[in-house]
Amino acid sequence: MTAISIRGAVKRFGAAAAAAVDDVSLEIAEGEFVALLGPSGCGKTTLLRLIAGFETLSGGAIRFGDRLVAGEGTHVPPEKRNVAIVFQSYALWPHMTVAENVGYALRVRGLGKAERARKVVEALAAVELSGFERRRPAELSGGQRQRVALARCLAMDPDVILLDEPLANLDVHLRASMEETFRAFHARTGATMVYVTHDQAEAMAMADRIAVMEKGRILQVAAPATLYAEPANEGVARFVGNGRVVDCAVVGPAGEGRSSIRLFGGEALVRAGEASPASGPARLALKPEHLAVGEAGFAATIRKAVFKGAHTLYEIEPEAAPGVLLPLPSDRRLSIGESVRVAVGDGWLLPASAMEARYPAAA
Ligand SMILES: Nc1ncnc2c1ncn2[C@@H]1O[C@H](COP(=O)(O)OP(=O)(O)OP(=O)(O)O)[C@@H](O)[C@H]1O
Repeated sequence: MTAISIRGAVKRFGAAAAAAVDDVSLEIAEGEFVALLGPSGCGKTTLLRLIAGFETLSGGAIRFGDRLVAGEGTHVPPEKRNVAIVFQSYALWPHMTVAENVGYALRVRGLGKAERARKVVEALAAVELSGFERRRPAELSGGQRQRVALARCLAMDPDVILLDEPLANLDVHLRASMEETFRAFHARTGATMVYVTHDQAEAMAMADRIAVMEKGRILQVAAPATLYAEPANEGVARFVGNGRVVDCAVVGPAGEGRSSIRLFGGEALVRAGEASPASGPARLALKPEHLAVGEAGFAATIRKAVFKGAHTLYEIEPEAAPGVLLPLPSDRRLSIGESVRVAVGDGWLLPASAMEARYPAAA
């Protein structure tokens, strides 16, 4: 177990104009499970590879505990960092049994037979694969193979475990059960884990904290519930939970962390933080479940309907804001083109800094 400190990390590939990792700072506590979340190309794999030591830093520094592993003229090679890495392709040896796969690196390390056997048994127990020692990879399901890969990394007693989209190749049902396996694995080992994914449900289900990345930068680092309920900026508000961001006007504080606002010609009470604007123009982050079709509220037209089973996900266009489309789940049957009233039950006023980003001060 070890803490990871990333300070001002920069990675440029060749003469590319934009840095793949652009001034990233992140403190990961000992035993913490942090997910790096973001769209394809945002730099999460590059950041993971910098932590592992497969890439050299162009700027900044990375420390494991007090030990400088990268930057400031130092580059500790991957094999000297005591990190284990789990990829989406499990890379098991097909001709070896499960036990041999898990024990292989221990043999290379020169561990004696008895100790090797003990570690293999322990690691397989941790991923609930006791009894599978003599099978070969071809005789396992995808999820079982991924668990062997996990056991293989666990057997190495790594300080840090890095996971790069380890569930990307598995089907939906298997992914859910593997999320459970990862959580149990983390609880059991207490290892510091960094998990790269573009799947927010996966990140939400497992991580202690999530770092949302965009264009090589970290937009926000927070616990999943905070990220969902109180996004710090427009990027996170949109990326997480199918959110939308709209213009509104703050009328004033309404007590208990709420503010009264005017939105699409109607009024609503929404959540506000210390950094949210206290009055005047503001940006409001809405999640689909914050809107409901009712008797009162702003006027809108149903533009689209997608049947989702338990409910239908509608797309509505406020009459006061043509061109703005908002998702709204409902179990009512509504027709395209129908006029409805939409009540705003909740929402989050983005910090005033999000306004500055949108309307930069004139130079
Ligand atoms: N070896 C490389 N040489 C040049 N450019 C690279 C290299 N590796 C990554 N990049 C570029 O750096 C940026 C970040 O890539 P990275 O793989 O870190 O993104 P990602 O968020 O992990 O994406 P994905 O989810 O698609 O894997 C991209 O623009 C990518 O093209």
